[in-house]
Amino acid sequence: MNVRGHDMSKAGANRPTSGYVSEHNKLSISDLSFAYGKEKVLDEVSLQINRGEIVALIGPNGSGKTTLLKCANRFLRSRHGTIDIAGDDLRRLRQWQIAERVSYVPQAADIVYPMTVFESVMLGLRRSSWHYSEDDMATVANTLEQLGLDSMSNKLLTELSGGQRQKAAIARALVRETPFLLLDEPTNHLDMKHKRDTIQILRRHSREHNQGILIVLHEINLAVQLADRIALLESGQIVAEGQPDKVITHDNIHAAYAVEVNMTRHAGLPFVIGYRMDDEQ
Ligand SMILES: Nc1ncnc2c1ncn2[C@@H]1O[C@H](COP(=O)(O)OP(=O)(O)OP(=O)(O)O)[C@@H](O)[C@H]1O
Repeated sequence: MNVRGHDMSKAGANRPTSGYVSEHNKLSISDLSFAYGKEKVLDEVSLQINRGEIVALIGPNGSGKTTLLKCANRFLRSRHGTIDIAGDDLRRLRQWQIAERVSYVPQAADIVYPMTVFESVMLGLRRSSWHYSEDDMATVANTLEQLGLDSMSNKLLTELSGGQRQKAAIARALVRETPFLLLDEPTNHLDMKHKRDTIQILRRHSREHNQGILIVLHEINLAVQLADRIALLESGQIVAEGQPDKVITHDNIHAAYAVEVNMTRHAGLPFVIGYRMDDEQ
């Protein structure tokens, strides 16, 4: 599959998806369980994200995807299981140390402040003073351009559409250049072109900055095109995990989502081409 000269079939071909990876180059979730009160939402989840690799997390509504991302960022604290980031137990790290290692783009960037797009992305740079170098300004301008936001850099966040706001949140996370990036449905407000552009930017960013990305997606085909590995979460458990071919099968989708789908293959990858309706033979 060719997307503007980028051969998606080779996606991840030169990425480290197996073999030895140093502790310092991975975010490792082991036997993680989490409950909201008595409602158990994550049940002994184990998942590893290596630097330079993109892992898509898919699964039905309410299966625990957002909760998993929030635990990986210590927004939520789990007492069962461990999360190691770049070789250190998350529980031993202070919040600023976590922020140096992980960026998080939440599902809905509903809380917006009356600052310009440019200013909001500058904040992502996390400088200790208000002094920004020319390189800083160029990084922000370049990231905004890549995301097609350059023409609105002086607009207030409050004046943006849902999709534009979503892209501003992605830009803010990208300029931080942390080793790991957690994204919760970052493309759900984006049109087709901006989805395509965003996945290309994420791929490039992951490769150029050796960044490990864990991304929650509802669109299975987008996950197939973007990710080196896919993890399928169902009722708080990872029921399938691996390269798209291994995870995106008719049976796995039927078991997790309770829908029959039609599938095809393109450029060596599995794609869902539609749902089977109840009255279809
Ligand atoms: N703050 C909360 N308090 C209590 N229960 C919660 C809270 N947040 C989420 N839940 C419950 O935890 C379960 C998992 O929610 P979560 O948001 O992690 O799922 P998800 O897979 O991200 O869902 P979606 O695809 O709909 O975004 C759901 O049953 C939800 O109702």
